[in-house]
Amino acid sequence: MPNRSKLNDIGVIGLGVMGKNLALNIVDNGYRVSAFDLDPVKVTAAVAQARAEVPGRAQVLDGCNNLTDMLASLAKPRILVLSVPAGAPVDGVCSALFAAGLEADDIVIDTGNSLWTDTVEREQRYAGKCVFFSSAVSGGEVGARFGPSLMPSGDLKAWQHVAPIWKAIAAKVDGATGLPIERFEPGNPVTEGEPCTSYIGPAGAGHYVKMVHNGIEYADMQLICEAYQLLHDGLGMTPFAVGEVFKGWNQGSLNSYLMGISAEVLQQDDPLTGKPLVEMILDKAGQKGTGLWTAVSSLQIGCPAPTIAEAVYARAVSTQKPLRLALSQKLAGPAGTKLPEDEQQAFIQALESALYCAKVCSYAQGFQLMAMTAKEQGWQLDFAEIAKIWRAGCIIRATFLQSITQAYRDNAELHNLLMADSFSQALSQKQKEWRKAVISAVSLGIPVPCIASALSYYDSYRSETLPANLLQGQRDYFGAHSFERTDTPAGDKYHLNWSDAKRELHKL
Ligand SMILES: NC(=O)C1=CN([C@@H]2O[C@H](COP(=O)(O)OP(=O)(O)OC[C@H]3O[C@@H](n4cnc5c(N)ncnc54)[C@H](OP(=O)(O)O)[C@@H]3O)[C@@H](O)[C@H]2O)C=CC1
Ligand SMILES: O=C(CO)[C@H](O)[C@H](O)COP(=O)(O)O
Repeated sequence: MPNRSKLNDIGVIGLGVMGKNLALNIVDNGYRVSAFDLDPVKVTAAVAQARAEVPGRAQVLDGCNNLTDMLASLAKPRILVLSVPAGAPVDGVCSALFAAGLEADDIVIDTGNSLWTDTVEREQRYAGKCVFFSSAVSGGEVGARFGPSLMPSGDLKAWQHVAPIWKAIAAKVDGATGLPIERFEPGNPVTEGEPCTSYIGPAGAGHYVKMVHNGIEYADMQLICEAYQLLHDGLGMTPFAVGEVFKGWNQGSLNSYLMGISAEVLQQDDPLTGKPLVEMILDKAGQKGTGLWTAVSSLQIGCPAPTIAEAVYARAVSTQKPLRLALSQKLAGPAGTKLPEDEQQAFIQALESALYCAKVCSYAQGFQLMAMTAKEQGWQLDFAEIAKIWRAGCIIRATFLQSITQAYRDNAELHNLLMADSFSQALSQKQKEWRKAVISAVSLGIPVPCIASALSYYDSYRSETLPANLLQGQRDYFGAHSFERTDTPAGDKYHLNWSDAKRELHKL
């Protein structure tokens, strides 16, 4: 309910890429916003932008000189949005807020990409000093400005205060089609449709879900990059031509925001040289940590997520440019480096299938990881709802998320997305082409860590028997670690006395 008093409705602290745009989005939706940044120039710029974007609008973005002024400008309980880098800056701002007079029932919302365990710990540590709430955000600059996907979690009473604002500023989808409703117009926010925000669960749950979103994002991006390298190096296509292929794929089951922007990046010329910009961008990938955290979490809890982990490794390999340059001169590869012309069209088709299948596997890994962690933490995550709020606003938005929403609506207890008929049938039907694409990549000597690891994931899960029987034998041989038998009840342990000539079997 906007304009509940002369005091402002909400304060935003940190006016960087995300904070400034969230503040402008909140203003667009009729709320009165106070804004603060350590850098006064950013405060002035945000206020000026709010004025310039919608001339004649009553000024409702108030710049604050310090946190004391900000607290004085807000209605109680105060709602304060933090948009600062994860880690120490979050605690630094909280300490500054306490010193400035923050009260116990004031709500502090951390919207950064914080480590979920830090959020759990902060909620406890700050209890009695403020209500520490969190809401992970996805959507980048444009999402923050015109409608992000928001993943709030923590105190339920705090959520009741925050929910109207969050539902107003979130991205919207058409409930019937599941497609985003987009209007990138300052002062004219999308008010119709289903908002891409939903209460996720207790403290930490929202940041965990966003972390897995980013892990999937890493895999999605790397998969597209592998397809680019295959088409560019394996078929000799120009970046522009690969962009055309991606545009075509973006009309089908591979439709996604990331596919769309990849086509645009590939078709952009370098303003300095006129060459394709992508060829002028150094091939060293950065990362801020969320993909790595996802991979670590999967290893810790024992949830296979090889495609996500490979995407993190791929970024790591990319940064080792000097070693790659040295080894490119030392290590042999296959003789033929291009696919014959008459095989190229079929290959492009096979690659589309491969990409789709690998993408399904990476989402299956992410959702299973969330399910296992939710069980461990006692969170009741609603996976249909999570897929639903990722349909628009966020970086991994894709039409395909509508099918995931449906799969979890049909069966909320789904162990793995590969168990859903819609996906098991699609992958069974496309797996032949997936294999063809991987075989070609291997023959050409082009690395496809995500496409190939996803295929191994698929093959592992469809294997009734894996060679872990031999592995258990090895463990028992060198360390007397024991094994279970196939013909006795689960849990019964055996050890063979390997070092003894008689090799007697003992039931433990
Ligand atoms: N960019 C993106 O696409 C997304 C980012 N995020 C997350 O949102 C958060 C903000 O990201 P983004 O806007 O991109 O980052 P920016 O670097 O653009 O902005 C960060 C802001 O935080 C302020 N800041 C930094 N350190 C401190 C500190 N110790 N105390 C107070 N303020 C501080 C900066 O102030 P100043 O520099 O003026 O001193 C700046 O205004 C991060 O956690 C990020 O991971 C989440 C989703 C998407
Ligand atoms: O959270 C995000 C989008 O969802 C951010 O863009 C994130 O910072 C991207 O991660 P990285 O810098 O590690 O690629």
